[in-house]
Amino acid sequence: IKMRSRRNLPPGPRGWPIVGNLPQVSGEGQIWCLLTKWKYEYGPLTYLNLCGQDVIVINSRPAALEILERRSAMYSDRPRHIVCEYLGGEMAMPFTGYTKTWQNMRRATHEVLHHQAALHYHPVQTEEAIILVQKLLFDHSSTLREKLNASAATMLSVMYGRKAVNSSFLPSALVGKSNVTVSETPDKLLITSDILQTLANIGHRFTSSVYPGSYLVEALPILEYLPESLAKWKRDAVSDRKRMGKAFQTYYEEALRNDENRGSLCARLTDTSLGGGLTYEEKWWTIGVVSVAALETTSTTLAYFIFAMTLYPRVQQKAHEELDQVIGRTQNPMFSDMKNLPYIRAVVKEILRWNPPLPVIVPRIALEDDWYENHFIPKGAAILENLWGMNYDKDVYGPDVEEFRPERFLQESEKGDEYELKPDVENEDGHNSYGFGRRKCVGKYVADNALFIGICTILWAVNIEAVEGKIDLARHTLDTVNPIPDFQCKFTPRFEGLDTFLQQLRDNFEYFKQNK
Ligand code: HEM
Repeated sequence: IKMRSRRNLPPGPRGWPIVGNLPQVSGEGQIWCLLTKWKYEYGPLTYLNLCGQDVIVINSRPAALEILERRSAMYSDRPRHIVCEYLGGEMAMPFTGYTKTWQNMRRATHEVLHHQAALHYHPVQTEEAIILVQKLLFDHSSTLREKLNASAATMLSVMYGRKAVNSSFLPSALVGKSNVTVSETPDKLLITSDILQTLANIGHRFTSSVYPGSYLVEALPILEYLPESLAKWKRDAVSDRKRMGKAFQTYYEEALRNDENRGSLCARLTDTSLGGGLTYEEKWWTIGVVSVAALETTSTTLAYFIFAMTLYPRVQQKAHEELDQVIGRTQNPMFSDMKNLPYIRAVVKEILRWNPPLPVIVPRIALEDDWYENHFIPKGAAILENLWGMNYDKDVYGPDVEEFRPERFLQESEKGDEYELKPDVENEDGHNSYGFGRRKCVGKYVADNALFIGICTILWAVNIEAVEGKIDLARHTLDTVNPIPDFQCKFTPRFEGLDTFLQQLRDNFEYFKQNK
């Protein structure tokens, strides 16, 4: 029966004997572009064979909803990635199997990140947005990427506590001179005294380890049994795991020492039943890895936003008009303004659609034989979510998917105001960039809020212009994250007296006062 069913595997590109489609995907820097090209040839599901491993790529939102959400019990586990496992994958929440440990980690992090919990971070996110604008305008000592990274580090104050974030243990989060450079050779993990740089490097170490075709041992699992002395990948992974664990443990213990009012996630995992079921080691890994997951996704998205503004002055101008009308110049944007800013909200949705920071994500595994429409999904198949392909679906978004066009989420308002969000995206993302099902991004509310207030405050305060020269988007690493290289652009204040106004706001911040 199995053989007969296999005749109904989804269509896909022809592969080679034994290695299958591996030569086509390995070494491909932007695998999502290739997968999206295939989507137009083969439809909602594409079948690939990577050295005997069945891979089903999901290319359409309806298929993702049916398979990953409606049948989520069968599709929430991860396939085994050998190198990732040696690195500590079973302790690193986005990579763990569908285990009791994952459940405990998910419960604990959900508790501090869900929709209502996310409201608590509005004040700190608003303050951080002002600090970011000040840096964009007046700090010439760090690069754009460093400033955005420092801003995205707001989440670290939730994880590790505000005082810890500003103590010597996290100096870069405070002063923004983080010198974040992602190590070019991701199999050599660089751990420095700078937490932002270290977390970014750890993130890349993990995501590049699961990139299809990155390690021979994944295709030839027999190599796993080589001793460490003969297998460099194993030696490096075992040593990196220890070093990551040590770094996470240091951050955790340092945070506990500093967090007097016990509000951080570290303190809550230690003091309350929230940490129930998690071992001491799992607690510091959870917090470390969630910080990794929060940091680069958010700062990459902000970087793409700034890049988009240099390319689309028309969009910037429309956003400025909306902000001038709704906010004016005597106050800064607040979360309470959100409902009156449909254009800005559409910009946030469009940036996540146009350049998702994770265009393809860590695969799931099919726990049973299954069928989708007339296609067979064999037990054990790796399920790859092609989020990029879903966001670039011409049937959903129109023929101009390559364009950055927030208007695709808007319609003319009945009340005669210019715009409102289309009803189907009022309470929905409108894009697919947070994934699907039980393992959908747990930080999505916090991320949406950080992006809204960050984008809103930047647009309210400054004009963004490209400087001479084209921004080179070429990628040099094989990775499932889609980073943007550091680039330069020009920021100018949009009104007189902005510098004094920003400083006044800042002097009144709780955050700032606490650190004096
Ligand atoms: C623009 C920002 C972000 C984007 C686009 C994003 C996207 C994603 C995606 C696509 C996944 C995988 C979902 C899947 O497997 O189907 C994920 C997982 C995850 N994200 Fe995010 N994320 C963002 C920000 C954040 C933030 C701010 C946090 C934490 C505060 C966070 C924490 C996590 C964690 C812990 C997971 C693993 C979930 C699990 O396996 O259960 N993310 N994210």
